[in-house]
Amino acid sequence: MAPVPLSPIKVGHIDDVQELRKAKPTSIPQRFVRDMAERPTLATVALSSSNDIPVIDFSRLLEANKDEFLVEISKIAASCEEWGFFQVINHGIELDLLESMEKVAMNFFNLPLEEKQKYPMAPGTVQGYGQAFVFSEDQKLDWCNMFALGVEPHYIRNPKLWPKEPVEFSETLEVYSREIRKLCQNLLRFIAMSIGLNGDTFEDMFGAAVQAIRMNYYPPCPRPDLVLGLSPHSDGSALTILQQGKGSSAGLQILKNNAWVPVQPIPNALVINIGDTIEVLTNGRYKSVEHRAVTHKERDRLSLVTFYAPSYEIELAPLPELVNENNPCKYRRYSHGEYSKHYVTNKLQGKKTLEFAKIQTKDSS
Ligand SMILES: O=C(O)CCC(=O)C(=O)O
Ligand SMILES: [Fe+2]
Repeated sequence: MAPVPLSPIKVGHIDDVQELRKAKPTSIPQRFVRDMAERPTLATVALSSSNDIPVIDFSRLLEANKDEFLVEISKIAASCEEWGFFQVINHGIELDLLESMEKVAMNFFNLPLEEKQKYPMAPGTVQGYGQAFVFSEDQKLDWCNMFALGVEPHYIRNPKLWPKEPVEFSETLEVYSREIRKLCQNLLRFIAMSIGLNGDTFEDMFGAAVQAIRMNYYPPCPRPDLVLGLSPHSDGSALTILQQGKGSSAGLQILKNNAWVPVQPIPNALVINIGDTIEVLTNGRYKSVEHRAVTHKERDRLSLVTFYAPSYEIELAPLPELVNENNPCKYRRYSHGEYSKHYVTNKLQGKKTLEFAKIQTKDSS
């Protein structure tokens, strides 16, 4: 996943958020307090069902009659164009498996700090336990503990970071990752079809696709109005699949028409979002939408996030089918490895990372 940067990075002291929480501070350490403009404000869209991200019934894509299939495919097209996000119900992954994965992840986060620190995320890298995307001593921190691992292909794994405890962790992650991978591949097929491409387009192109997982644990925060759980960003992946812990409060928010829209958790559903890679390949028709996480005063929250992306050597550029006179090419050619390196060596800052690939035109935004 993360190439180790050449120059040493000074990130200063990073408090472990669960330990902070245990100490019950009366005020939030300054490094977590966001500047005014970044604080979660009340300027989120009013909670009404018309503002909920679309819901796709996956079972209708697999076994439905043709009409149902086409309705669902057109819902995917509309979601990817207008939201960059959708939730999937009836996705076919055993609920027991989702629960087991949630349990082992939570058991990991509940281990004593010394145990978790046996798997440290080195500054400037993104695998292991700690805070990713911190590159300087004055950078604001997220109210979150992360544990991230490269999963596929095998050579991206760092076996020293796969925890011995909980004992079921590795086996559960293996089974979970296989099932999530199949779902990613199916979804990419339907996403390709929804934009008028051959269903195999992405799989044929991606080679031995890269798959990684990041588990984000957000303890309750005494001042959720001052901090962010996770800084605004778009994902560098092709597709992201996010599982929220059972009974999760709304924590994920997506930026739509300049307002933060909360994603209302649906029990047993998975949240899917388009990553930067699909935005580039579709020449911007399907968007990787900026999102962030906020915290809650009394409730904690867990998210299990799988990133699925092309093999590093794969060259990416807008597909010729999606470039024409009315839609001139908006992104340059680059390899996914170059983009991945760029992504993991920069702090999360909205959609800025994708500027790497943008061709600057007079009217590009
Ligand atoms: O926790 C969440 O809901 C957001 C996680 C996320 O966006 C990420 O890990 O990339
Ligand atoms: Fe994300």
